[in-house]
Amino acid sequence: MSEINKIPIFVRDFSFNVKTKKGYKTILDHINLSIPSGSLVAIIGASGAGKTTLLNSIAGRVLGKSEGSILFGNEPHSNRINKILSYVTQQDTMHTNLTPRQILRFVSDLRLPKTIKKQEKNQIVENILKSLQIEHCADTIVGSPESGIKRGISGGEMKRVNIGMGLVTNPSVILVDEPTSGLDAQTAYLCTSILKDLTKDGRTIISTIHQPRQSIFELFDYLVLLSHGKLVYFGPINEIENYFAKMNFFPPRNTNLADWLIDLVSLSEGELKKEETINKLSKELSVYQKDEIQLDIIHDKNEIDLNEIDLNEVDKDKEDDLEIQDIPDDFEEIDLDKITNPNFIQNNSNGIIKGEVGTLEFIKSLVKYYNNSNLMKKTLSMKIPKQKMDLHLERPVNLFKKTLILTKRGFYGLRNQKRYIIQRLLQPAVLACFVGWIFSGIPSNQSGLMDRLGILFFILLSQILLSIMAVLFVLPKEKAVFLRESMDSAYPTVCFFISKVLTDLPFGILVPTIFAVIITPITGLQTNPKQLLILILFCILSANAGSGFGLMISAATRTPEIALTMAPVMVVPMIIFCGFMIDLNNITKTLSWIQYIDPVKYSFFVLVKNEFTGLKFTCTQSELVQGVCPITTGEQFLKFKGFYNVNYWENALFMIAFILLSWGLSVYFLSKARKREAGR
Ligand SMILES: Nc1ncnc2c1ncn2[C@@H]1O[C@H](COP(=O)(O)OP(=O)(O)OP(=O)(O)O)[C@@H](O)[C@H]1O
Repeated sequence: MSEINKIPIFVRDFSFNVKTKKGYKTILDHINLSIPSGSLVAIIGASGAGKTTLLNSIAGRVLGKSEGSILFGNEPHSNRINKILSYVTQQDTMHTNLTPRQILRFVSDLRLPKTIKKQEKNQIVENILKSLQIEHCADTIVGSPESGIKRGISGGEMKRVNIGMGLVTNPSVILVDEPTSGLDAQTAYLCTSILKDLTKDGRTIISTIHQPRQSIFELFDYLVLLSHGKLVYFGPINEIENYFAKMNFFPPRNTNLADWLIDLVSLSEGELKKEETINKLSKELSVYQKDEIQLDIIHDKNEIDLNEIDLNEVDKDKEDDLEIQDIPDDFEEIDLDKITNPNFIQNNSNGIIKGEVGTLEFIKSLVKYYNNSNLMKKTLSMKIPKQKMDLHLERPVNLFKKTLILTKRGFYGLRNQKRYIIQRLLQPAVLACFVGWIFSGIPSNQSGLMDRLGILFFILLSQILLSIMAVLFVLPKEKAVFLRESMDSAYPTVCFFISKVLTDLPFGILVPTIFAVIITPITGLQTNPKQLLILILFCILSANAGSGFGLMISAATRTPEIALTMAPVMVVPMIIFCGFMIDLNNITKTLSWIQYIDPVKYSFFVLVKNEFTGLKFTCTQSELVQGVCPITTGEQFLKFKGFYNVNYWENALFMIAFILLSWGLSVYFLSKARKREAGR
């Protein structure tokens, strides 16, 4: 098992801007942090303060205009760093049709080095289950009522599985987005204390956190307090009260410190309503910071022991360079116990900080004060190691093995969903019986000609629609897990996609086969083995063309709702241009090219030729034309309708090309989604 690398994190003069319609918007503004290895850091601030953006920036998961640097030891984010870093998302994104033990085992198979034996990997998983206290539900299917899988484990247990997924690789740096959201107080405390325990062997953990209870807040070592993208405080948790006391701000007795701090640095509603307030704040502070702060990245000339890095380690030379302004000497002496006014922060008249709480001026003043504080000096004085870290990295399993593991995971998920399997296999059987019943006993007279054509068209339509619908609803859930795992560099897009296709293949073969085998005898279609086999084969190709098409739409769209809206717009032309509803010779020239790329047409033509070849037709009295029966053989009908010269092999090849193209485009769109995700 890889060792923990003790990695301090340095954020230096980091700003992040995103492009909006009105130009660039500053989301993070000149942030400076020095986080020693082995610490648990909380990022707090009001909604929209920039907490997630800061966490994502550290994780290297933002796309936008950034300035400054974020260093792990002395290295910026890279693939190398990504291997020792783990990001635990706020959403508990996982395969809800697996059990926690299965989920963690598959993550361990995918992400741990190939040198680790299966038994050892399983032991790692068992240790995680134990340390996260989820052994009791390790074999219960996670569940997801909205996906039709019965709720299995609780929200708190799910959150711990989510954290566990990030622990399998024994990461040296863990970034956690809101680990306590949606949890009751007890479970939230448990989750945070688990994170605290994980820092004991040198891991660095940074977490955004929303309204933590006092007991939870106290588990953290350092606090990053943000207000509208600005750093208002970065320092030890146990120095917060003293720091704010110097500005004459005291939390009321028995108050939750985190809530109090967030209230203190939030803009009032009135200020927020002023549309340009935040942009103005950005511009003014940027100018101020450029003029008044000298931000240096200090490189230690010698190799230093990363374990010894401590925020209290101040470079004395730098200390002299920075001047603390406007802080009366006697503030150190304030006795916190004497302060009893609970509304103290409402009345700010100490003269150090300008403006009333909730105003722009007040926040500007707080930021200015922090920029001149000893804490800022300490941050900037912490030495960045000169030498590249010697990371303990091992090679993961190869891509072929990864694809096999992902496929196996897909089949495990299916095995856990027996009802889903039964439903998918019953669906074609029931539909075939019902439709077969409607079309049963097709006569062999002239009216039977069109009925026969109708049933063939319906067979194709049902295969395409059944397979598209199955994919449109299933892929989005798997896509979420794929995006999460690919952000962790667990596997490339193509591995995921091949495994997805392989997992769906049994349905892609069984569903059309069941449908064709049942409907053929009921309706009286030709049942000799050769013709039945061709019917089944083209049903299979059509079903896979349908699922390929569905995968492509799902991969290209962001939500199942959009995919569902897009699907009919694209499927309807395919149906119209297949040659059943309209004679293809009568289609206007500007649109007639569509028939050449329509897979339904290629399948339909084969099915018609296959069915009509060798058939004999009769006429009722009323169908005779001048005493003659117009169509007496299938071949006659095929010639009349333009189906006679169809080449089975050519059409099969076209279908295969269509399927391959839709798969290729799906991989392309998934890769694009992955890049988009990286920039969220
Ligand atoms: N890509 C983007 N384009 C435009 N604005 C963005 C973008 N990303 C973030 N923002 C804005 O930046 C601000 C900070 O967003 P962020 O999600 O980091 O805040 P947060 O503190 O995590 O908020 P919350 O607690 O509500 O999740 C918000 O006002 C948000 O609307």
